[in-house]
Amino acid sequence: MKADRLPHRYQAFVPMTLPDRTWPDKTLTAAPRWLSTDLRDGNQALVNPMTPARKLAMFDLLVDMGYKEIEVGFPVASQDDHDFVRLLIEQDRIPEDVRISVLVQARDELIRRTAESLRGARSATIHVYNATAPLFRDVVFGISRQECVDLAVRGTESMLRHSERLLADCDLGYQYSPELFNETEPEFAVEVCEAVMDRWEPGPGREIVLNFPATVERSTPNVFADQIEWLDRTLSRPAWRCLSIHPHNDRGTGVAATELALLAGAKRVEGCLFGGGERAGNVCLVTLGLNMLTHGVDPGIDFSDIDRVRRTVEYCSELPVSPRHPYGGELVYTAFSGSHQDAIKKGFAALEAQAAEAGESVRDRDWRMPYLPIDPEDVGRSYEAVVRINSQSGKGGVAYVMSAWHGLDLPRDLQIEFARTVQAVADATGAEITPDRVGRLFEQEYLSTADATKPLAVRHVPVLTELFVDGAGPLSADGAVRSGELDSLCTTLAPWGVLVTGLEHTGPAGKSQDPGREAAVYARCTFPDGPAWGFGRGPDLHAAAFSAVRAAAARAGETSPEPTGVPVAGPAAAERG
Ligand SMILES: CC(=O)SCCNC(=O)CCNC(=O)[C@H](O)C(C)(C)COP(=O)(O)OP(=O)(O)OC[C@H]1O[C@@H](n2cnc3c(N)ncnc32)[C@H](O)[C@@H]1OP(=O)(O)O
Ligand SMILES: CC(C)C(=O)C(=O)O
Repeated sequence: MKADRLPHRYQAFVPMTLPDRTWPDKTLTAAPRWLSTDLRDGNQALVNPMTPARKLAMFDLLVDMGYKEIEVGFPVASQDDHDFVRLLIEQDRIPEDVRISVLVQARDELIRRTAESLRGARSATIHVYNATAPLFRDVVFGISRQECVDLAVRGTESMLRHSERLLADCDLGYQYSPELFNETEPEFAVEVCEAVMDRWEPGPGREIVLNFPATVERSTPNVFADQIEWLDRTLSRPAWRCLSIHPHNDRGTGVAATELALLAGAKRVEGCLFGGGERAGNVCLVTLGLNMLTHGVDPGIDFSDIDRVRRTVEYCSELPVSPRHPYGGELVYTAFSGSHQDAIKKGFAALEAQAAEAGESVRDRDWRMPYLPIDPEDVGRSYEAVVRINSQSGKGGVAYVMSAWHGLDLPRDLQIEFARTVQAVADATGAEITPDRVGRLFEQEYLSTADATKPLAVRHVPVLTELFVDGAGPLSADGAVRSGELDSLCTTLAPWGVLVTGLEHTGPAGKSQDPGREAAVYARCTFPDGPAWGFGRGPDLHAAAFSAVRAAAARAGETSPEPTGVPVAGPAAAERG
């Protein structure tokens, strides 16, 4: 097909006119009523409809998350759907504060069997639908407008008749959906709904849920919002009808359409976790709920273990959730690119500093974090995978991994240098460099493998110009505590052939070193051919510093078989001796 011919096959959606719309000036301040239709719209769209075990796993998840309205199936569609409804009722698996609902077409015999399937339920909603859009009236049903109204009214009458006989003890709710509402002439949708309400007679203690589906999403979200605002203004009995929406995602704007429709007056939303459902799915309840949370609005749903939600949805639907899915995808809290990593690392540092200053925990502080709209820990994800390393990464990311995974806070110059090594490996392999590998690369590059008890054998005397103690920052000559440490270090290192000179305050004054911890030291030494960094560990500062100097010398190609300096052994050996 030639691209220039394609537009002629499609017509622009003709929106309704609502020049005095008010929804654009509103904000969302409270969560709507939620209904999960994972077990109905979600299930009916699967290659393999859920087995009873999978349905139960989904039902339990939805209950645990706090959904209070759950559409559990289309009981007359299949024996499995019917049996599942019976199982929930007979095994008393429905918590008292949860209302199940079941869908059925506006067909008398099917409604009778649906009512039967609910026998013994404490509370339940029967949801009747028929398509109202012109295309469906003309092509699918071959009926006039009046016949379409009559179909909806007859469905409502069937529902009344059968439920009075079969479900006298049930706290029974009624929901009606003009299927394809968004493609229906608005005045006609209202005409059908008014006729249904006339028959159901909503009033105190007798609500009707009028559910308006964007069965196939056809327009931009603002058009749907206009439709909903107009409906809300026009439909009678506002106190006794709940204006519900059931958006699909055919244009990929289901979430936006829902949010605007909520501004426009919708009070209830039907959708599926991670956007399951027919075609491109129903609107995603996870995205909607967490969008609210990140604006400070309590969604009333527990998303604190998002991985359980994702795993259960994947198990039940046998479909993968995209790694990029908002809030729940495997990669959505992960930055690979250098500038993002740098900003996140600084963001965490700032948050920790603010928390320390206020004497609070980080989790008590407002979340203000570059590139991360939500704290991963709020949905049960850890910080470890926030930064991952590949060829797009930079020093900030490498430093983050060294700190988060290996507990090493590299000095800035060393971060820059080491990031080049990591970058070279990433370029050569074209693949991700795992945190383990980053750690091994660091040790291979900067840690001395020489026996710490052996003498430092170098061609030229190393001049130690920078020394950072891990966890304590730069060792400087300008602080009272530091100068004592420095003097003692000079005293120790000088006889071992290390010239300590010009050690300056090169960064913010560090904390005191954790006394119980093995010392880890970064040393920068100057040799005739240039400077080199080394890293050393040891039982104390002196041993670690000596080891770091040794590593720097090795990296500078300064090691020689014969020692030219005075020393014959390092501090570690001296201590033992
Ligand atoms: C947008 C949605 O998601 S709606 C939910 C869709 N879900 C499903 O369809 C799954 C459950 N449905 C089914 O399994 C089947 O349709 C059954 C078992 C309920 C009924 O099966 P059957 O009667 O054998 O077949 P079928 O679905 O083809 O029936 C279509 C008939 O119902 C009519 N019909 C379709 N929808 C409705 C409706 N909402 N109200 C009244 N009649 C309807 C059609 O016009 C058609 O009538 P015709 O046979 O006179 O042309
Ligand atoms: C039956 C209705 C609510 C539906 O699923 C739809 O129109 O998408």
